[in-house]
Amino acid sequence: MSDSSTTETAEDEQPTTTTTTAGETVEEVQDEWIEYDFDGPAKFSATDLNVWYGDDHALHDITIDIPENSVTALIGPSGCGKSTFLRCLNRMNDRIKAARVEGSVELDGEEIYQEGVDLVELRKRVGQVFQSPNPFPKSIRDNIAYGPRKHGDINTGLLARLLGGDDREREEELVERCLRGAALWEEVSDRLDDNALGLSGGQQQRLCIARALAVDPEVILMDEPASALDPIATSKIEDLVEDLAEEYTVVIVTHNMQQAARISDQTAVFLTGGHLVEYGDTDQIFENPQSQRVEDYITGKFG
Ligand SMILES: Nc1ncnc2c1ncn2[C@@H]1O[C@H](COP(=O)(O)OP(=O)(O)OP(=O)(O)O)[C@@H](O)[C@H]1O
Repeated sequence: MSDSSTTETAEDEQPTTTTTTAGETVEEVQDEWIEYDFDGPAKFSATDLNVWYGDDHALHDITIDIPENSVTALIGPSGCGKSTFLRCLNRMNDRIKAARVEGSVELDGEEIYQEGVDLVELRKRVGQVFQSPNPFPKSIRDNIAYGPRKHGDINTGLLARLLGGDDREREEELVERCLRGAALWEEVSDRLDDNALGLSGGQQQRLCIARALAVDPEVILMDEPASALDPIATSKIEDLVEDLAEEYTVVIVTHNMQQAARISDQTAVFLTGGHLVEYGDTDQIFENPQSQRVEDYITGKFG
C-alpha cells in the first residue's frame, strides 16, 4: 500500500488505497460519508452503483444520497467518472452501447433501473444541460416551446387545444416563465422570433437551461455548464444555479473548485479509477477534508 503522503502527480501513479489525515483507509472514510446526514428527503439514492464500458470499470460501488432542492457538486480529476455518474441519474448511459450499469438508483424512492421505466418520462423529470450550449437552429421561442409541444403537455399543444383555451397565449406564458426562470427574459424579450444561434454563448447556455425548464423537470443535471463561457457569463450561470435550487434539485459536474465551493450545498469528490472518496457539506469538504488525497486534490497538488 502506498503512503498517502507521497507526492502524486500522474493519475496512473496514484495508489488504489490510501489513508486519511487521521490514518483511516478510504473505506473507513466512505463509511463515514454514507451516513452523511442532511435535512429533508433524498431526491436520489444510489446504492452499490457500478458502471463498465466494455472491460473498463469506470465507476466502483458508488453509494450516495442526494438531497432535494439543493445544489450537489461532483468534482474530481479528468476521467474519474463524474459524467458517467451524472448520466446514471437519468439513464443516459443506456444510449452508450458499451456501457453496463449495475446497482440501484432510486428517484423519490422508486428504482429507475427496474424494468418498465418510461425513459421519456424519466428524462422529463430529470433534465440535462450539457457542456457546450446546443440550442436548436430555431427561434428563441421555438427552442422553449419545442419540448412541451412534442410531449403534448396540458398547457400547450394538442391537449390544450382539445381542452379549449388560447394555445398561443399559453405558449407565450410558458416562454416568458422559462426565460425568466433562466434569467434571460430581459435580454431577449424583444426578439423571441430571432434565431437562437445569434445569441452569445452565455445567452445560448441560459436558453438551454430555459429549454430544460419548459418540460417542468424536478431535477436539472449540469455537466460543466460554464466551461465554454467567459467570466461574466459564468457568473450569471452560477447565480442562476443557486436560484434554481429553490425549486429544483441541481446536480452539477465542475472542474472549477472555486465554482463548486461558491454554488454548491454538498460536494462529492471522485478520484481516479471511478471511486467516490468523500461526500459532505461543501464547507466541510473544502475546509476540513477527511482524506489526504482529497486535500491534495483541492489544494492543487494533483488533478
Ligand atoms: N462513451 C464511452 N465509451 C467508453 N468509455 C467511456 C465513455 N465515456 C467515458 N468513458 C470512460 O469512463 C471513464 C470515466 O469517464 P467520465 O467521462 O465519466 O469521467 P469524467 O470525470 O467526467 O471526466 P472529465 O472530467 O474529463 O469529463 C474514463 O476512463 C473514460 O474514458
